[in-house]
Amino acid sequence: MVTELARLEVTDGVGILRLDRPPMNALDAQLQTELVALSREADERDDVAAVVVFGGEKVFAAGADVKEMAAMSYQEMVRHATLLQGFTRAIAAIGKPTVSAITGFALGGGLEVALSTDLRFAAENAKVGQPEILLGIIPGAGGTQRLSRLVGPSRAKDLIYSGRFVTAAEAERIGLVDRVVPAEEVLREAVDWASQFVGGPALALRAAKSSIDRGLEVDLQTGLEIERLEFTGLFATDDQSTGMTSFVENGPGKATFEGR
Ligand SMILES: CCCCCCCCCCCCC[C@H](O)CC(=O)SCCNC(=O)CCNC(=O)[C@H](O)C(C)(C)COP(=O)(O)OP(=O)(O)OC[C@H]1O[C@@H](n2cnc3c(N)ncnc32)[C@H](O)[C@@H]1OP(=O)(O)O
Repeated sequence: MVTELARLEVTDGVGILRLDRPPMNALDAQLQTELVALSREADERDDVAAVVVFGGEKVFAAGADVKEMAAMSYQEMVRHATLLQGFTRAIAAIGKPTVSAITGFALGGGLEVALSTDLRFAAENAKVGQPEILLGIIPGAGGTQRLSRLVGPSRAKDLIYSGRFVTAAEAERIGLVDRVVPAEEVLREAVDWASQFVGGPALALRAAKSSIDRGLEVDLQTGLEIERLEFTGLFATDDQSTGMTSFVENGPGKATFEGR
């Protein structure tokens, strides 16, 4: 698929999923569709061990394209309901470590994109929020579900009810972002984090992500069963034999894996 508003840039095993729709990376239907395709590509490519989502030096994403949505009727939005959460579901479904590098603003659908990655690193001057309520709507790309699971229902309600923007410092304090660094360093920080997984046990990383994410959606006993199945399944992989043989023969931390 030829993409115009986003691209996947792969360097040394790290895929940067770059949003590029100036001036604010407003998420219109085309950009959402491109994010779905690029997320699937990142998931399928053997030369991508981990993914960084990045909107550029100035802004991560200011949300869904309000100008596009303003003209939509109830019937039209219902017809696009599959696309509604499609782009964040696709990002969340990448079976590899993912991190968002947030600059400027991550608002509405933009924060929902960042909530779909495993971690979030923010520039010191970044501001994030779910201001949909100010438009007479609510988050529609997973924000009510992922934000409340991440920071707790009370904090999620505060942010979604008020629509207020949160500074990077407060976001880190409440667990909405994982690291805060100078703006000029946020992409490098995210790429460095992602690079640690290059040459790692890709199937074990995929299994870890699946167990944690799916476990959050079920009761404890079912989650333990998911873990059991993922754990035992890894004993059918070359990575497991590589990793354990290396430990026995060379000691800890010396294994080099196929990485796919
Ligand atoms: C026909 C098929 C349609 C199919 C659709 C598919 C279904 C839709 C699925 C969507 C699901 C997502 C659901 C999501 O939860 C909903 C949202 O995200 S709603 C939007 C939430 N975001 C916001 O409310 C933020 C709005 N923006 C601002 O508050 C400010 O712009 C800012 C980000 C704080 C920056 O302020 P400033 O620095 O002052 O800059 P400007 O305001 O002047 O902005 C510059 C320029 O960008 C335009 N712009 C900014 N944000 C958006 C936006 N979200 N959508 C569209 N355009 C935006 C702004 O209008 C300016 O444009 P200009 O005036 O220069 O032309």
